Amino acid sequence: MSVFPRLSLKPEVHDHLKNVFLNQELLAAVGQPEAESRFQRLLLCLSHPPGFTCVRASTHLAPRDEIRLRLAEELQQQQQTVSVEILPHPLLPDVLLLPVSGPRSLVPLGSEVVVGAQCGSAVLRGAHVFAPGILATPKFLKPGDAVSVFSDVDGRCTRGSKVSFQGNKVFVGNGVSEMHRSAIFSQEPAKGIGVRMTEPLYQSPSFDGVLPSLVFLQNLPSVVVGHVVGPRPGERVLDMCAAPGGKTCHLAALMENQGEVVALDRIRRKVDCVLQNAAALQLTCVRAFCFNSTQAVTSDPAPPHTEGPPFPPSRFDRVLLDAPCSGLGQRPSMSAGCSLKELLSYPPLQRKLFHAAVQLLRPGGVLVYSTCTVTLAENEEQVAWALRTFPCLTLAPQEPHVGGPGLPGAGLTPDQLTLLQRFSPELSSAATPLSHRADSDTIGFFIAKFLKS
Ligand SMILES: C[S@@+](CC[C@H](N)C(=O)[O-])C[C@H]1O[C@@H](n2cnc3c(N)ncnc32)[C@H](O)[C@@H]1O
Repeated sequence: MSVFPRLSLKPEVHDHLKNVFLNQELLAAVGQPEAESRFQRLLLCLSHPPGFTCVRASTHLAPRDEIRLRLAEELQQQQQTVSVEILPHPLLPDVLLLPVSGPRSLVPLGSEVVVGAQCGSAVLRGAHVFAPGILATPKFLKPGDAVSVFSDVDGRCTRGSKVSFQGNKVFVGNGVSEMHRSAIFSQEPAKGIGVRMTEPLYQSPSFDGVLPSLVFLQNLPSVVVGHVVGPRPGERVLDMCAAPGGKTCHLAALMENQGEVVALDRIRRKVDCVLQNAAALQLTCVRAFCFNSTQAVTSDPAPPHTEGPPFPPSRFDRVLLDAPCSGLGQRPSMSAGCSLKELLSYPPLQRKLFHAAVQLLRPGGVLVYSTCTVTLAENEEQVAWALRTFPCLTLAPQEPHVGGPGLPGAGLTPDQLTLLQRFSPELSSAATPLSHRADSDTIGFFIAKFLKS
């Protein structure tokens, strides 16, 4: 699978991460050679896409089998492929999996379009190239031209370039232009598909406009989170860091759209995105507010009579803290530009959010903490801190538990590590049985579930 180099990190971040993955507790458990090899495997698989595309079926609107059939028909019609393999997940009742094939051996066509790294990652997961993601094209690009698409790994390509880009770039496939160069770089930001991918390096269907109310593209561990929160119809649930709303909508669907899911995010345009997603999925029990969740608890004994934040303590039956994090588990990612300072800025913010989460949860309620990163400081160390800081919290078993245990290194006991769920793609291999590979060849992710007494 090593068509791309390992994920490139700033040297100080690389060393920091290496210390995490070669910590004393882990070395004692698995030995130095195995720990070293896991770390190298991690950097390698992070630069490659996961082995499956995961979609969540809107089972509040139709049975999964019906959605599966309609999806197969739709993909065949839209993409004119002969057949698309769509597998129901054996344990997650609303998940459909599409195996990703690749990397294929392809020859670049010569005429080059360069896209931003985020766009390049989306292409590796099945997307076409949308015009805003394009950075450079040939001088006379026009609709119908065959092009090779390259991803600008280090973010060095200037938008609007005409000349061939000589920086660090990787080939992600061939396609056909749908626009003139002038339209792509016009003053009004261009919208729509700029290059339709005809030979992507990794083959996975594009979901653009496919059954928008019935399927939602979501990484498998993110779907697991919704089930672990386990909301019931009629409950009051808080999603503290909600945008773009994938988990919010899942929680509302699991509640059969009965009760209340309050979604907060500190960025206005992202809150609009949560509302758009909820509307597309016909989930009317979602209320979204632009708010800083660290301030979401009011000490006022008689808070103003509004339905929005801040809220009085113990207001919610369940709270999800899907925390802002360093995102180092995201795949594929060929270069993570964050500095050590930035990396170290997340744990204090996560703790502030955690304080608010514990106060807003009613006694007997459930708190789920999750991140899409791989560091100890944002995951197991936060759990150890939370258990020390809030005597009212205990770790609870997770259902379903399809990931691995927590990573040793934060002083948690083996029993506590077993209650955590860490998705570690470096532990997946070709030898992993196909039935389990979709649960391990995922993005890097972490989930902890707490009960409040
Ligand atoms: C990991 S993303 C959430 C993804 C989301 N839960 C989903 O599944 O679609 C973290 C989000 O936290 C938001 N955020 C960061 N700091 C916040 C704060 N203090 N209060 C509320 N939201 C915050 C960010 O804007 C970002 O959208």
